[in-house]
Amino acid sequence: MGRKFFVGGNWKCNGTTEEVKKIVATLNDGKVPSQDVVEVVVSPPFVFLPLVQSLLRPDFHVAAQNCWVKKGGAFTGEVSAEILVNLGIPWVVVGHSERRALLGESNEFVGDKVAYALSQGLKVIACVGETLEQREAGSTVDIVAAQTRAIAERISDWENVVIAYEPVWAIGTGKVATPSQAQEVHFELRKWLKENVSAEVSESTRIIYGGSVNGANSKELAGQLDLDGFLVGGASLKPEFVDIINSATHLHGDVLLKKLFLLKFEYFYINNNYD
Ligand SMILES: O=C(CO)COP(=O)(O)O
Repeated sequence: MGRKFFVGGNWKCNGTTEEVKKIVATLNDGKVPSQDVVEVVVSPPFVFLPLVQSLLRPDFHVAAQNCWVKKGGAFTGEVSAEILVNLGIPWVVVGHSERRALLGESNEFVGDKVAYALSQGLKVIACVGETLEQREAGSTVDIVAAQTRAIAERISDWENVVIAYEPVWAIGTGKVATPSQAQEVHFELRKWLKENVSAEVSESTRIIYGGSVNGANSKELAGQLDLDGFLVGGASLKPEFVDIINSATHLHGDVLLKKLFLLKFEYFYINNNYD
């Protein structure tokens, strides 16, 4: 079973009504592959969700950027999963590094939030990623594994989860991870899922990359075997988001070529051994 390419646009805390309308109009005019090939989700600030939802083309969907960790009630300033479901919002981003760093969201808190959002029927984009210090200390894999473990300990069904690997040092810095840096962590995350959850979840869960993705670097990144899409910040507010969505088709050609090459290699290997 293939993992459908996924492109998310995280608009963060940006936009006016006029700007939002303009971005949506650009997306609506964009020529992109069908939703059988690529799943596109945009995530405006809460207050713009209904507007975006009403204007956005039907093959693209919306995500909230956060939700409350448990059932709603007396939590001033929060938006609960129930409210999002009531509004027909299908997706929510959980555990973004900006919230982890600026609002002190711990691995456990993020894990609880993922579990609660799923229990209410939301689909979740769960973010993980290391800081520069952690990378330089050689603990990247341990950090993303601990962040993933806090989720894995709290959920049993991964069908509605997309993992976004977003190295903190690459977010908003223009310093994109190289394709091999990204592939290495995506591979390790998939391996972790295989060893700690199941082979099936490892095979079927989409792991997308975020951090300074743009129209110029998305094609090469999309060609990495364990990279199933993107979570885009700054460039998702610009027309080049359409180019990023279109890198989904590049992936197919690239992976196909790799597979053909491997088949050819096996063929010659076997023939040489049996000749
Ligand atoms: O944080 C991000 C997406 O969630 C990435 O942001 P940038 O694409 O602006 O680096």
